[in-house]
Amino acid sequence: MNEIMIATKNIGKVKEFSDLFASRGVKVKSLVDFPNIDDIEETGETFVENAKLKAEAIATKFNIPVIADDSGLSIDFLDGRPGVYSARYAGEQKNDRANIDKVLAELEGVPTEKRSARFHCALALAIPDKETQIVEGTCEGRITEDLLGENGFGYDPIFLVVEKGLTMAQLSKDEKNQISHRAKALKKLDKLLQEREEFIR
Ligand SMILES: O=P(O)(O)OP(=O)(O)OP(=O)(O)OC[C@H]1O[C@@H](n2cnc3c(O)ncnc32)[C@H](O)[C@@H]1O
Ligand SMILES: [Mg+2]
Repeated sequence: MNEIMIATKNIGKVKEFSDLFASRGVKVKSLVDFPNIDDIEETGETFVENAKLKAEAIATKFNIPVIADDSGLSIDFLDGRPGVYSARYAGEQKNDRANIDKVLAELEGVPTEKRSARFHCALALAIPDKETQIVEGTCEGRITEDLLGENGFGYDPIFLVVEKGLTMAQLSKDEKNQISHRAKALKKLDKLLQEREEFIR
């Protein structure tokens, strides 16, 4: 594989995948270059289901291998919300800042020890005429009371990586790419691809 299509229009994800795949010598393409393709409806109840349906829809459309990422934030105090609704938590317009404000409002007054949360990432690799492969990664943390940091995207400014004492948005991209849910899932995909040489072209 020297080029892979990521079935997303999320620029934050595209940047991370470009960096993660650069070290593997693989060039990343994405749906950012195909603005006319409508968003695939995320009708699944899990990250895995949504990753699978996004990857398979785009692999079929382009007839090439495709990776899709379905990811999000699960907060224990909110019974796992926003979960699969992370992108649209504060409404259909997918506004990161509005999503963060909603989470912070829901956690107002909740003490530190009850603010535990984790990022999830499900990756699906769909190759035309082959069985779709799925891997997952998680990253544990805690929701802060205020936004901190400018890097990353989405909920990164309110996600404290406890062992570093910094939010995900205060980490450099290389630091995030060593510990993130996405990086962990991609490492598992690497392993799976090595075990199944048939997938490597
Ligand atoms: O479906 P695609 O087109 O890939 O793009 P999307 O933005 O809609 O992506 P998801 O449906 O997977 O929703 C994931 C949301 O979870 C959040 N998220 C995922 N990974 C994250 C990360 O590494 N850091 C911060 N927030 C993240 C972010 O708000 C995303 O919009
Ligand atoms: Mg989405």
